[in-house]
Amino acid sequence: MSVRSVAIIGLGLLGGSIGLAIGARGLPITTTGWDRDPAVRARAAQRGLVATVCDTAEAAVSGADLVILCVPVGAMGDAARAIAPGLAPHAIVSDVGSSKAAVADALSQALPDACIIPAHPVAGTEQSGPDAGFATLFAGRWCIITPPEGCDAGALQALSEFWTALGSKVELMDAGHHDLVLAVTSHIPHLIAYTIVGTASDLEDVTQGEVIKYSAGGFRDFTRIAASDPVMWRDVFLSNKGAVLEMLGRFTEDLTAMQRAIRSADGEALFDLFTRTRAIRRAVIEQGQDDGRPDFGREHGD
Ligand SMILES: NC(=O)c1ccc[n+]([C@@H]2O[C@H](COP(=O)([O-])OP(=O)(O)OC[C@H]3O[C@@H](n4cnc5c(N)ncnc54)[C@H](O)[C@@H]3O)[C@@H](O)[C@H]2O)c1
Ligand SMILES: O=C(O)C(=O)C[C@]1(C(=O)O)C=C[C@@H](O)C=C1
Repeated sequence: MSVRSVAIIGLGLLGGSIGLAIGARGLPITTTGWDRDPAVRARAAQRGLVATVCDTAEAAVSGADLVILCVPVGAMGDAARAIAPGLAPHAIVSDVGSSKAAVADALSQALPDACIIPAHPVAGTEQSGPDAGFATLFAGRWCIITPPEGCDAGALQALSEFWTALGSKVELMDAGHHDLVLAVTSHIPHLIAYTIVGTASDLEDVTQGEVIKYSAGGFRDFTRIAASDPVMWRDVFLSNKGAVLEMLGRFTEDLTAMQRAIRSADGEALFDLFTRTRAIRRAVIEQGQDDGRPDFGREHGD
């Protein structure tokens, strides 16, 4: 089976980028879309994010081979219930949510008879909404698919081929493992950025505006991440609570060790850690996961 029609539910950064990527790559796939916000639907139609913006979820998914839910993870259940009446019996239902175990549960509860294959394109920016999407978002980026046990092999193959056609590198993973890995590589970095920017802003009274005024490279990079969508990230932390708390415990221990090294003037411990982390940065760049530009993505949000 190959995907010939895609319905995109949620026409923000991720949904818009999928629609634009299909169009820009000239794939033989028709696109429909729906968003619960009428203003987003109007803007999506203006920008041509999908070929047809529908007035209802039911109309958008009618006859579609693949339905991709591109809504905040806390809204996946609602979105799945909204598409239920129009879903074709052969349709694959997937998503792009940043956490996977909780989304898999929500989708299977809402659509017990559907072929559900959750996925997570590990690609994004701090921008959100219908103006944020761009066609090259997924090029060269990982898309992690978390097939449930007993998942239809043909449907999995079709979904993998779809993401490969958008330029992604596809990896299959167990949902629980995904959530642990992403807690470390994405969720906790965001939590740290939100926290440090919040702390600095709480200190504004003490520093009388100097935090913003003298904001140097390091803090500036944190502010980009901390500008990410509040609804999306609230939902990520609530839905991936277990893995985030587990990894946060480990992080807190390591932070305490750094605190101790500074207090006891243990320069060797500091130097050793900073040398190890510098090598990790180099490996990340060599593997093409970062183009070295701290503001990557900003120019795409036109
Ligand atoms: N932003 C990123 O960097 C990024 C990267 C990878 C995955 N994700 C995941 O992708 C999903 C979407 O994120 P985004 O950045 O595109 O968000 P976004 O805010 O840009 O777009 C989400 C859209 O969903 C709509 N929506 C909300 N609830 C809905 C519902 N019940 N039914 C229909 N539409 C609804 C909103 O109106 C909005 O237009 C999230 O689950 C997020 O975790 C985000
Ligand atoms: O580059 C960014 O701004 C992102 O935050 C993208 C990012 C990430 O942490 O890497 C954010 C959430 C996702 O689910 C996937 C990608």
